[in-house]
Amino acid sequence: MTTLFYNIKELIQVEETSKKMVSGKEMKILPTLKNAFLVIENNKIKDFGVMEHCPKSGFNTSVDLLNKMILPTWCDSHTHIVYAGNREQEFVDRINGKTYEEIANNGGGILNSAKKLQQISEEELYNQSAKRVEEVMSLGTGAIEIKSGYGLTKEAELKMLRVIKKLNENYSATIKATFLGAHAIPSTYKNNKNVYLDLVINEILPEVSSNNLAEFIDVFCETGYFSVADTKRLLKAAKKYNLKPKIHVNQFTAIGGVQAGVEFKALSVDHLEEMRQEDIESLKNTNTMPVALPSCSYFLSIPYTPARKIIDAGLPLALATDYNPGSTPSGNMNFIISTACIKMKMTPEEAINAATINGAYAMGLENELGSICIGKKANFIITKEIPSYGFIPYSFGNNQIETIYIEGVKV
Ligand SMILES: N=CN[C@@H](CCC(=O)O)C(=O)O
Ligand SMILES: [Zn+2]
Repeated sequence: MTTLFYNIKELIQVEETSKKMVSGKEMKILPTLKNAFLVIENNKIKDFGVMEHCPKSGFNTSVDLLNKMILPTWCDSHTHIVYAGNREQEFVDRINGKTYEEIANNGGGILNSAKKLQQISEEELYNQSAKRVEEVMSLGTGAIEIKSGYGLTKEAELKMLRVIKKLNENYSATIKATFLGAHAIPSTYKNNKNVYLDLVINEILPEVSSNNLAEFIDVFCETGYFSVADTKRLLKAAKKYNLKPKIHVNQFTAIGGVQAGVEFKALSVDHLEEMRQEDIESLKNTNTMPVALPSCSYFLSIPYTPARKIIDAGLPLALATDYNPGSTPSGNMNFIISTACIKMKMTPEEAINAATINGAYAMGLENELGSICIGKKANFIITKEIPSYGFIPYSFGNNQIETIYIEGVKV
């Protein structure tokens, strides 16, 4: 099945040959073609170009896109969307003055979600999570990373990862799984953190690996959670199983997590709300992608990741949602790019690069997704009639998406 899309007002994020990522000043460049065409064959991009070179035949159907634009679907490289129930009460508690930390210290937070998840059946967990996958796909997300980490027992962590695997099998969006057993210290191990880490490393990790349930390893490297030494111990163990690190660092405190990530060749270091100059320096000349999660900053009223400092230092930056029940109960990548522009002073070009090609890199998907490139998956967004692509972040909170194609099929 071959489909031609023609009269595209602007075809955004085009590439002749697929690049790994964009960094520094390059992030201000968003390659586009005005008055363009795009041909897809089955689930792949077959051809694109300007209208003067538009093929006259060789396709089964054609779609006129007058005044509408096409851009790649969003690549959301950091989420926790497999979870049970919600934490709406904690939201109200925070409105009434409690802090995220106080709530967590009183058995709320991640432990609250773990309790709910341990009690729910695998089927029900799948059903709740599938709704969220459908929701984010309808908002233009075509690839998504999902973490475990609300199980915190062997049984419940494996349950989460099986649900992620099943979601990947049943949905056309590309889904990548990350094992985040070291997300919080369960209350039964409150004074025995090392015993819990032993369990994660010696009991759960081998099962995750032998059942092929995750490609990445994550840890919440943070004061009160897992130290830099714990992080290194876990990443060292995970290396034996070929799980690549993508880690939570510098959300509330800068304790050296970025350096630990770099040392273990992490694919990404995520959050980065608290960044020291030495943290920025340590990311230079590495293959580790810094990832910012602006809707977490918005929801928790914590600082935004210093995107300008990171990009102006010549580094790349990816944007992701962090969709989870505690710190970001939203998976809307359109809101993410608006917030990045408004609050982090990223230009629309930088934000779109960060949410497409750099997000793809942060999931190891840069050869398959993240741009309009021949041979890549036919995952793209058709906009409504809009004056320019900058209108997408500008018109924050409004929906500028008309149609979404994932693997060549209308969602
Ligand atoms: N910071 C660690 N984990 C999640 C939040 C977890 C939660 O509150 O449930 C995050 O990325 O923000
Ligand atoms: Zn997270």
